Amino acid sequence: MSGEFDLIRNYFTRPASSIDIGVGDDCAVFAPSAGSSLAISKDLLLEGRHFFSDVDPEALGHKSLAVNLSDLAAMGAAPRGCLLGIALPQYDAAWLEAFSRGFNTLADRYQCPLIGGDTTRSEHDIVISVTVLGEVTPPYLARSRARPEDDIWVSGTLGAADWALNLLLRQKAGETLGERDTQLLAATRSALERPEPQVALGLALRPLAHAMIDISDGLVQDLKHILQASGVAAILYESLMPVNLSLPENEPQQLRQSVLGGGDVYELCFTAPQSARPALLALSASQSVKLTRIGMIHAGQGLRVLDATQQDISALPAGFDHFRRSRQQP
Ligand SMILES: Nc1ncnc2c1ncn2[C@@H]1O[C@H](COP(=O)(O)OP(=O)(O)OP(=O)(O)O)[C@@H](O)[C@H]1O
Ligand SMILES: Cc1ncc(C[n+]2csc(CCOP(=O)(O)O)c2C)c(N)n1
Ligand SMILES: [Mg+2]
Repeated sequence: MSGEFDLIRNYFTRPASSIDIGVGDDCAVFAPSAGSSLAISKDLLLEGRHFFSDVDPEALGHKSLAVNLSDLAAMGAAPRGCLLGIALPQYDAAWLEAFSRGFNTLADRYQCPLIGGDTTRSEHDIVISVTVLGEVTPPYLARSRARPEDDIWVSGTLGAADWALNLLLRQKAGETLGERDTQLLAATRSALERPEPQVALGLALRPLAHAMIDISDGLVQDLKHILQASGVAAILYESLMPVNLSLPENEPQQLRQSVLGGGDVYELCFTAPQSARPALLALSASQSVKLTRIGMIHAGQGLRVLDATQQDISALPAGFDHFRRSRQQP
């Protein structure tokens, strides 16, 4: 049994009691909860661009959904269901078993059942397109809602995923990593390959935060989307950054690049009024999630980042851009 429809039945058909019609019909059908609006987002993952060909397929299944759930989290939306478009060069049962396990386990954890999709054969590469559907009620945590005097916060830690990516790129280029780098890769790899979407945090921030974004392309670049959408300026302090504790301190330039410019973070960056500080600290404790105040919004335009000596960092690290040439893009 190795045809297209067996593939869908074997790996991607699961009961979903929360919807009326799921995988197997022309459309999925479900009723949004009364009073809620739909929140919808899509992210593509391409072999060679978003993941290496030899990545653990279970981790890839996890990440394909995680990066999408992260977009729902950034909108303060509750997951409701997802669609999976997948193009594969061959029917590889072991690969599909692992990929679907990673995907479905995360879907179960966030009550975000797979309700449909599309499956085709590709000539060469694996292409994955996931769409998530969520539910949200006002006030929406839109990128345009930052206000002067807001604090800027970030969840979790920064830099690990980018550090792992750099080490893997060096390995793929033929380098044999030394003992220290091998240990560093072991410590940072899960940040790159198995990011945990901050869904519960996103929901809890709805009454507290103003504007929010999830960090996929890099802190500096993604925060700039909030600044532009809100018509405001910001100042960040490098010394306040929640640097991942695995990262070495003896490579300050690389550290700055990974912390301020590194992508694949999938933590939340948000602005909130100063009056929300006590509630945010209480939330951090009750959800056991690290929340760090890293700067401030003010009137005007542009982003300044001050180093530990309070000097402006003149050349801010660039984030990820699919159509700009950079060291991150092979
Ligand atoms: N081809 C497209 N057609 C229509 N809208 C698009 C297209 N590509 C992106 N968008 C929209 O543009 C906006 C920015 O997209 P982008 O993918 O940069 O955001 P993001 O999902 O937050 O970032 P990332 O993809 O890095 O997670 C989103 O509203 C997205 O839906
Ligand atoms: C093999 C390989 N090369 C590079 C990267 C880094 N990377 C790719 S896309 C992206 C931004 C988010 O994607 P998008 O903007 O498409 O949502 C980043 C940081 C990676 N993870 N794997
Ligand atoms: Mg996107």
